[in-house]
Amino acid sequence: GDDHGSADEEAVPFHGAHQAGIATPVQDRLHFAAFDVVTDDRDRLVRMLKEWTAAAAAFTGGHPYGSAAGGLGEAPPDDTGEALGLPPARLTLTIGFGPTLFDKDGKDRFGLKAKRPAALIDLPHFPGDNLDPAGSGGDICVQACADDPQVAVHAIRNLARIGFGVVSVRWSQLGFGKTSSTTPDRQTPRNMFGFKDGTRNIAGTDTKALEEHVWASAADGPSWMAGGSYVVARRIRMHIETWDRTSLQEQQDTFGRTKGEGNAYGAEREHDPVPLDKLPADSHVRLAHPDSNGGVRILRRGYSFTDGTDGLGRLDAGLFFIAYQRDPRKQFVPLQNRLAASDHMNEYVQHVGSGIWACPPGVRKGGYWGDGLFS
Ligand SMILES: C=CC1=C(C)c2cc3[nH]c(cc4nc(cc5[nH]c(cc1n2)c(C)c5CCC(=O)O)C(CCC(=O)O)=C4C)c(C)c3C=C
Ligand SMILES: [Fe+2]
Repeated sequence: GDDHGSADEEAVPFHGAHQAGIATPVQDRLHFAAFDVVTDDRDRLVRMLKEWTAAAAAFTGGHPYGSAAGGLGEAPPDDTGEALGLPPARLTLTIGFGPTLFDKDGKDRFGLKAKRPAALIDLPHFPGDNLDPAGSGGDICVQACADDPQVAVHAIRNLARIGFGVVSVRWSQLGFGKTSSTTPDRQTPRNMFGFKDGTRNIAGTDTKALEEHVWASAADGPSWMAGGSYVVARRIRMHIETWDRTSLQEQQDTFGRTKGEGNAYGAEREHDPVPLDKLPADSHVRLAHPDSNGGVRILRRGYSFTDGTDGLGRLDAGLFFIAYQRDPRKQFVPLQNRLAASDHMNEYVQHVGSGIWACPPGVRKGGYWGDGLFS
């Protein structure tokens, strides 16, 4: 095939200093899963994480975990098989540990309480939140991203299967049409409002910005998180029927950018600097811009979703917002406080799911997911 086609089928290295799936160019599809740990047995949890790591290395390399079609006729195959023959599709699997793994209603199930990072806070309630507890939280998250949905779904399904008796899926979210570019050289994708999304995101190649805003450092503490990052996910329902009856002027005023080119008000082209004073005071871009927030930036990696209809004749659609950062206390929380208080866009959106997890650094060869935490 051509260069583009083969690039989309490549394998993304699993091992490294940082987990893949954060600074990695955003793939087309998402399957994000939040798990609850259903045992109090620390050794069983560690054994599962070792198995998960081996499976994740196999899946991201385009291989099944164990045998998918051979083996004993009397037993189910090791691997469920639906990814057999498919290319790796740039699959990345990124793990995170939630607050409840360290402390669940005051209970320290796994002896990890003293290792909980201060930055792994319980997120506060934000004005306008309408969170469904069953679609929020989770002891462990796994973000699967790939250019083929079957590859991402296969990975989550098989991790859940391997984890039987140790973890169960609390909730999961499929996503399509990546809504944030981390590759500024490519065309910026559009969200369900029809606007370019990711114009001023942190580029995955911008090592300086990644060090400053995304990767936790050794000095930040705890040491097991050095080179890791914190992810906040929000399921944000978008009231697209209301939006679709809204005038172009009102739509553009909501963001402070035009719909076609995506230029900020007062600027010519999409990537021109944003003259903040030319944007409406309550516009999303003006409120979210680093100059309105003491220089705060986040790495956005969200996806659109449409999960059928809501029984009231409306599409259950929106943005599954995913943001990586070095410290949510200094980044997501103040940003979201400002947006929740004043964003014009609040007329059209509602946050219905939420989670926060500490994503450890990358796995070294011979290591396993979370080895720094459990050692
Ligand atoms: C708490 C952080 C943010 C939430 C939640 C959020 C939700 C959200 N955003 C859009 C659409 C757009 N966002 C854009 C820019 C933008 N958004 C945030 C933060 C949150 N967004 C930031 C930090 C920025 C960048 C600001 C800047 O530096 O200029 C844009 C403009 C294009 C772009 O730069 O990406 C759009 C469009 C939706 C639809 C949404 C929830 C449903
Ligand atoms: Fe935004």
